[in-house]
Amino acid sequence: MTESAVHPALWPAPYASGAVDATVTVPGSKSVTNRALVLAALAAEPGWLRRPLRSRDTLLMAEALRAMGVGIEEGVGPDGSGEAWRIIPSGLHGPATVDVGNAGTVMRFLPPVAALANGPIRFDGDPRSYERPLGAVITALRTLGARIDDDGRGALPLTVFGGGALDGGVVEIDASSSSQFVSALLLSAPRFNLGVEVRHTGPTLPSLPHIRMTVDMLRSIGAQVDTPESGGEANVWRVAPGALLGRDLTVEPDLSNAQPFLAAALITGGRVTVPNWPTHTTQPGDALREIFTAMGGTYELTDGGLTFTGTGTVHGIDWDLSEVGELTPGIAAVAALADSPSTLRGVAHLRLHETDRLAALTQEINGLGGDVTETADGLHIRPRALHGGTFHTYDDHRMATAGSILGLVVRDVRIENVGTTAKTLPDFPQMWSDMLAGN
Ligand SMILES: O=C(O)C1=C[C@@H](OP(=O)(O)O)[C@@H](O)[C@H](O)C1
Ligand SMILES: C=C(OP(=O)(O)O)C(=O)O
Repeated sequence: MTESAVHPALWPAPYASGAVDATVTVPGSKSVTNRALVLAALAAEPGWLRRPLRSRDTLLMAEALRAMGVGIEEGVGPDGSGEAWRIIPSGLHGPATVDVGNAGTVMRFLPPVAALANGPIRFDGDPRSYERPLGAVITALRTLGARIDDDGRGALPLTVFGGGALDGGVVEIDASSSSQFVSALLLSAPRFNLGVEVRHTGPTLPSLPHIRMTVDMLRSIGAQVDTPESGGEANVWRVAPGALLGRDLTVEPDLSNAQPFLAAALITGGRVTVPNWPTHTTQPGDALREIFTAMGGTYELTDGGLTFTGTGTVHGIDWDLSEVGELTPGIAAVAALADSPSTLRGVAHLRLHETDRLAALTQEINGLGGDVTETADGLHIRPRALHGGTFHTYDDHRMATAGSILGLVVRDVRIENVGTTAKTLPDFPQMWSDMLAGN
């Protein structure tokens, strides 16, 4: 009997018998969808969100906002095209319970929203959510006037006793373990009485494009934001108090979720087109054009989308991934198949993601015969011939997609709990099969 028959949660990763050639329509961005939901919930008037991502993380965000009184209704959008959510803000209130799952965006972005609500809002989530850092947000919110009960560990579970308003003001925060701390405080700040001045005091700051995404989205609905990039002080962001407009926003495809499909083109010497690739974006996944080109592919960005073409030969890279940390698992998988070693740097904070991603990638790639070592802030990957085996995923969607990339060119790779991809890409197994079928 095969191991996958004994253990139904083992998914035989499809093997590519040749070069892939497919067009893959990628669903909406998790990061844009969850920011848009929060901002629309805080706005002074109803708004529309078109082509929202519907995945575990975004449905948890929508459910949490509904629990606090926000209307989120299914609709077809004002021009009659595309699926959409109509978001109707209302007086935020408790009592309510928020299940954050293991969504960093939900566990970090919503406590400030809860502080603006009237009544107690209880936050709980998956076991891993208890281990992910939140203390800096809790302390900052207390400094800004919020009342929060937690167990003193600086993590979930906790209860925010919303007072219906928050003073706001100046706050120092060490966001070296997650950019989401800064984004969390900025997103709700237009509704704080004094707005906010966030001063990051830590040694490093990961995922800067995600902070730019927060700032851009705030500005696009009428908030006034000063940033280091707009001539302000380094590591200081200011948001003025003010009303937010209701908007009609179409969500871009999730470029980080496009990664496994582009990787498939790169490692099989094939070609994959992702329609609707934005020409301007704050999504970190846009950096894949440069990174995967350095690893041996070529791309063309046209009105039809991004077409990525590989030769089947992959080169190692030495790269600082601090701005684009969420791309690390997929890059590590590709690097394990390269013709030279790779060093991936600047991503120590990945130890605090869905799982300890540096440990998990090391363990699982080595489990297939690879030679990966952890460094203080990343991975060193020396490619070796790999063999089949079980690729454990630790409830991490990006581990599941990383293992699937390897399974394209290594026979008999079995992915444990591929369903964990539902966090941000529920249709992944079907999309992967469709890609191989050339659809
Ligand atoms: O704000 C966001 O939407 C995100 C910020 C990043 O978090 P970290 O700064 O914690 O890496 C990123 O890894 C995560 O997937 C999404
Ligand atoms: C780090 C990630 O997610 P989260 O939003 O839960 O932090 C991720 O999607 O890679």
